[in-house]
Amino acid sequence: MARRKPPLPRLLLDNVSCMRNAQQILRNVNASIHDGAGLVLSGTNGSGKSTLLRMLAGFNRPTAGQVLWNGHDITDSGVFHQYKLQLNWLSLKDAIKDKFTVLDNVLWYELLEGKQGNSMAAIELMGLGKLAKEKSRMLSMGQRKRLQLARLLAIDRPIWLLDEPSVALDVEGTKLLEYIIHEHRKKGGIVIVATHLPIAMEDAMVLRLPPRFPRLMTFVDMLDRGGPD
Ligand SMILES: Nc1ncnc2c1ncn2[C@@H]1O[C@H](COP(=O)(O)OP(=O)(O)OP(=O)(O)O)[C@@H](O)[C@H]1O
Repeated sequence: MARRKPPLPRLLLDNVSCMRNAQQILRNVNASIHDGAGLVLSGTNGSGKSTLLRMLAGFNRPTAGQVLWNGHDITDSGVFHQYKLQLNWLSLKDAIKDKFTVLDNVLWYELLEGKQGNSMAAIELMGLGKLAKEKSRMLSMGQRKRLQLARLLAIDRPIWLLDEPSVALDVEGTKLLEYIIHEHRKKGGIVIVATHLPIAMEDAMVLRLPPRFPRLMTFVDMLDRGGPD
């Protein structure tokens, strides 16, 4: 009897490396990510978590290796055109318009997405219901983060790429973040998080990036090794 092939991972990091200014930031990173999976990128400052996340978003190209979506290289322009519609990106830059109300800041994104009817429910779920009609400049840091998360929910795309999503959130906000991640994965969504802070994600893979590779041997290295090679 013919054996059934295992399903392709939705996303595959295939020996991904990255150089910046002649420095090796990432080296031979591999990961298979299936629907419903969670992946936590951890590592010290400067280890390349955001770089990898940006690569997954298609903002940076790998220097070597490839990121495959459904088996296709995301840097191919035809593929990227489709792939980018799958992504929800959240970073420390919140892209919130201060002069818009909280509701409009979510509604605007939802309308651009060609959707409707999700914004208010998302704002309420994130605990901002009473602030919906307020100008966004009134918001605290944690409330701004909640607004960003409300956008994720309203837009509702399958692949979430989250850079430090719990920064500025209080305990309840972090619990809400964990809840929406859990619910999204339950529906088959993928969540990839770069974080220093603990975020509870059941059965998530953890990719711990090593500290950055030194570019040149330092004077101290040379002394330790008894001189240059
Ligand atoms: N555009 C760029 N040009 C040159 N170097 C860059 C660029 N972007 C990032 N780097 C370098 O790449 C390294 C990895 O940066 P990155 O932001 O990915 O790290 P990180 O793990 O997210 O760090 P942190 O925990 O501090 O957020 C850093 O040393 C940074 O200086």
